[in-house]
Amino acid sequence: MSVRVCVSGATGWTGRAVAAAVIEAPDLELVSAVSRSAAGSDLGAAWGQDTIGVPVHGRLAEALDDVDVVVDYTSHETIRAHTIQAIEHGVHVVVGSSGLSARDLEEIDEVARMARVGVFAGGNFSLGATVLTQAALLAAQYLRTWEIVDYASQNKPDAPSGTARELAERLAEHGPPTVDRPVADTGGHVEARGATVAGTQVHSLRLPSYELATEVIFGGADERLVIRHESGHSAEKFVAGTLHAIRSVPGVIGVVRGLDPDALAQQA
Ligand SMILES: NC(=O)C1=CN([C@@H]2O[C@H](COP(=O)(O)OP(=O)(O)OC[C@H]3O[C@@H](n4cnc5c(N)ncnc54)[C@H](O)[C@@H]3O)[C@@H](O)[C@H]2O)C=CC1
Ligand SMILES: O=C(O)C1=N[C@H](C(=O)O)C[C@H](O)C1
Repeated sequence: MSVRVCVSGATGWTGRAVAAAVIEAPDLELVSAVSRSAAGSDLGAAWGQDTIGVPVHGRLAEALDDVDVVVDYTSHETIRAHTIQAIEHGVHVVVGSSGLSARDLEEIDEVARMARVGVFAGGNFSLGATVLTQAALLAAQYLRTWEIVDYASQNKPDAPSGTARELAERLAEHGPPTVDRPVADTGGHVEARGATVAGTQVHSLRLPSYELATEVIFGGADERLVIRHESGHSAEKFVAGTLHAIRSVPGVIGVVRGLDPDALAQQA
């Protein structure tokens, strides 16, 4: 039996690519979509193409009937409320949108376990970013000092990126980085040292020409290790990881965070 999917944010940059891939996948069925600007129309028509029989709703709550999994690529402002709404409706959730903190995910985990629903949250569903996280987790076992630089376009509305936030929070699994001079003891403008996310300093740059790049720099004695992921301008790189999450999440109860690179490499 196919997994019945709703894509929220289906006329956006990432949601459109994901919805198109769901339509193509033989084991998945796109049963509804959410887009405020195209509410009331058919998704194919909303994309400027032939109709495809997928209704577009203006609000997620209207789109959840007969859905197994909702995939959300809307915004940091709505992701928390959308996730809770879906869980309360008994629908599994793939969280693509950035903006949820580790604390948010702990709270969501509690609600999801009560409802016996799965939530698959990925700060970045691309293969390269998944490998970045794995490489950084390995490095953190040996090099105990690190900071993160998060580069994105000047239009990205949130900071830090979901990619940088998840990386900082995953690195916290190895304990906080060692710090010689506490950030709070910095003279001058202490904000210049960035935001502290789960014990890691994160520096977010927002400049024209970037899509997204994430760099984690480990400092050792008289050496540095720099691990950097660079994103191009198409949303295709997020599709395989998102489809993997859609297929996995019905077998999950509570929150699962981040992709397994081996599972993703097999799918890519
Ligand atoms: N986890 C990952 O791998 C990735 C995460 N993202 C995240 O996904 C989110 C969306 O990113 P993009 O696709 O670049 O954005 P986008 O702006 O191109 O698309 C978002 C769409 O959602 C719609 N939307 C916003 N709020 C809504 C609401 N309350 N109800 C219904 N529709 C709503 C917007 O109108 C827009 O059509 C961002 O938070 C971004 O950081 C983006 C790419 C990859
Ligand atoms: O806002 C975006 O566009 C993106 N956001 C993601 C994030 O916050 O990490 C990932 C991405 O490459 C695009």
